[in-house]
Amino acid sequence: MSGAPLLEVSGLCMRFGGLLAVNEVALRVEEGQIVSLIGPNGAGKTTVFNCLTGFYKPSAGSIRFRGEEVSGLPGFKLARKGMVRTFQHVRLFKQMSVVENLLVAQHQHLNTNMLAGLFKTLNYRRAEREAMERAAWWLHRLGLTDVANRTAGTLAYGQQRRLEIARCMVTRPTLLMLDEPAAGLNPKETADLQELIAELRDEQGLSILLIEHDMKLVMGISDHVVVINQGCPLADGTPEEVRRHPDVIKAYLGET
Ligand SMILES: Nc1ncnc2c1ncn2[C@@H]1O[C@H](COP(=O)(O)OP(=O)(O)OP(=O)(O)O)[C@@H](O)[C@H]1O
Repeated sequence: MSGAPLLEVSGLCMRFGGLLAVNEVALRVEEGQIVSLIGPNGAGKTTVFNCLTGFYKPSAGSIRFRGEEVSGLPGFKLARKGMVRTFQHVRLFKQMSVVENLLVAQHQHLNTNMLAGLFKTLNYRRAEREAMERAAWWLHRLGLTDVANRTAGTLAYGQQRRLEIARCMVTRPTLLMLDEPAAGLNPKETADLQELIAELRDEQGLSILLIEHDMKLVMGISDHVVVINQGCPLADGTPEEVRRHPDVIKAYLGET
C-alpha cells in the first residue's frame, strides 16, 4: 500500500448558477472503511456523489483515488478504476431480466473488442463464461437466484435494491458508493442491508461510502461519519463524536 487513502477529497465545490450546492467539502475513505456522508435534506450529499462519480464536473477541488487525481473523469473510467455507485432512486434496466442486468454491467469491463465478439474468439468466449459465472455467484450471494430470469422491473422493491448492489459487485469494485440504499425498505430489510454492507466489507475487502438518512444504520455501521449542511462541512468523526456534536444536533433539530 502506498500509504495514501483510497479516496481523498478536498476543497470540493459545485456551483449551479448562483447556488453553491457544495462548498469546500473534504472527506477521506481508508481501505476497508465504511464512511457515511450525512446531512439534512438538500445539504448537498447527492451532489457530492455526482461529483465523485463523474456525473458532474466539480467547479473546484481535488478528488484522489489511490493517490491519482480523478476529478472530472467520466463515470465509465472511474468504474474501471474501481469506483462504482448505486442511485437514490433505483435505476435498473427494468425491461431486461435480472441476469441480463448483471451481464450488461460487466460488458464495459470485458477485455474484448467487436471483432473478437463477431468471431467468438477463445478469449471472448472465456470472458463471456466468466461474466456468467460471476453473475450467478452474485445472484446466489444476494438471494436472487430464484428470480434470475424475471424481468427486473417486476421484482419487489427490496429485491431491486439488492440487484443494484449485485450490479455494482459484478464489476469487482474497490470502492462501493451507496446513495440512500435503505430508502423505501422496511425495518427488517434495513437490518438485513446493514448486515450485508458489513459482510461485503469483510468478505470482499471492499471500502464503502454511504449516503443515508437512516441514523440507526449509519451509526451502527460506520467507522467514520462526515456531516455537511447547506453544502458546507459541519462535523467529522466517529459515530459517537458526531452524534454528540452540538452543531449536528442543531442542524437536524432545526430541520423539523
Ligand atoms: N442539477 C442541479 N441544478 C441545480 N441545482 C441543483 C442540482 N442538483 C442539486 N441541486 C441543488 O443543490 C442542493 C443540494 O442538493 P442535493 O440533492 O445534493 O442534496 P441532498 O443532501 O442529497 O438532499 P436529499 O437528502 O434530500 O437527497 C439543493 O439545493 C438542490 O436543489
